[in-house]
Amino acid sequence: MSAVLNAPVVADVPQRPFVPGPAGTHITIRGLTKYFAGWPLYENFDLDIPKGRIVSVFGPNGCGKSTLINMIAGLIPIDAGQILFDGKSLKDTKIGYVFQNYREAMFPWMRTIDNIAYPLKLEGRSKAEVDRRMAELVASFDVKFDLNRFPYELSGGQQQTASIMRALAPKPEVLFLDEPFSALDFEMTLFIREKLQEVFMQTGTTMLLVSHDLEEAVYLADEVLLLTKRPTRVAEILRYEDPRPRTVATLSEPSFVSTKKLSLEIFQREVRR
Ligand SMILES: Nc1ncnc2c1ncn2[C@@H]1O[C@H](COP(=O)(O)OP(=O)(O)OP(=O)(O)O)[C@@H](O)[C@H]1O
Repeated sequence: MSAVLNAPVVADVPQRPFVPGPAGTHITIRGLTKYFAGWPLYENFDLDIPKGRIVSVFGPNGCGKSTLINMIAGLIPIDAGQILFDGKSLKDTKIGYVFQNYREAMFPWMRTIDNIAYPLKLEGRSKAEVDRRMAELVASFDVKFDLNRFPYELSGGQQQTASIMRALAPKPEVLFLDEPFSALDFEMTLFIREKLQEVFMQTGTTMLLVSHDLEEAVYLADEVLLLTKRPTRVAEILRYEDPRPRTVATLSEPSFVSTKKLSLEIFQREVRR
C-alpha cells in the first residue's frame, strides 16, 4: 500500500516503447508531455535533434520554444516522457547554456575571467588546464576587451561574448542558446553571430538556438524546426544546407531566400490555424 502511495506522480499519458532516432541523432525526445496550469503545452511530443548541427527553433508567440529547450537542458521539469543524449541521460551529458539576459547570467562579484573559468573550476581542473583552455577561448573569440574587468564594466556585447565563452569553456556536447542576440545592438549581433558560426565550425558542437528573427534563424541553421501553436507539435523541419562560413552574400543565395520564404509560409499557416 505505502509503495503505491509513494509512487511518483506522472501525467495520465500512456507510456509507449522507446524508439531510437535515425543514425546521426544526438538528442532523442519521446512522449514529452508538459502542462502549465492544467493546459497542455506539449503532449506526447517526439523529436530527433541531429548531432553536430545547429537547429533553430522558430514558431508562434508562446508556443513553447524556450520551454522546449529549457526542458531538454533540465531547467524546467517535464511531466512525462524521455530525453536522451546519445542514449545517455542529462546527468551524464555536458551542456552549456547562453541566456538572453546576459546581465543576470554572470556573477557580478567575479571578474569576467573568473566567470568564464567558473565551470572549469567546478570540474576540478588544475590551474594549468584552466589557463590553457582560457587561452584557447580568448584566441578563438579574438577577445580585444579586458577580461579582468567585472561584467558590469563591459558593454552588452562584450558581456554576451563572455557568457558564450563561459558556456563553451568545458567543451559541452550541446549548447543551448535562448535568443542570445535579442538584447544586443545590430553591430554586436552581427559580430557574435559570426563568432558563434566560427566556433561551431571549429568544434561541431550540437547547438539548439531559439530566435525570433527568421533571417537569423535560417542563416545560422542546418535545420529550422518550425513549431505549431499550442498544444505544440512539429509543423515542419526544413533542412538548410548552404556551405559555411555563411556570409552577407549567403543572404541573397536562392537556397537561403527559398528556405526563408518557406519558413515564413509555414509560420503564417500555423499562426492563422
Ligand atoms: N511557469 C509557467 N507557468 C505557467 N505558464 C507558463 C510558464 N512558463 C511558460 N508558460 C506558458 O507556456 C507557454 C510557452 O512559453 P514559452 O516562453 O516557452 O514560449 P515561447 O514560444 O518561447 O514564447 P515567446 O515567443 O513569447 O518567446 C506560454 O503560453 C507561457 O505563458
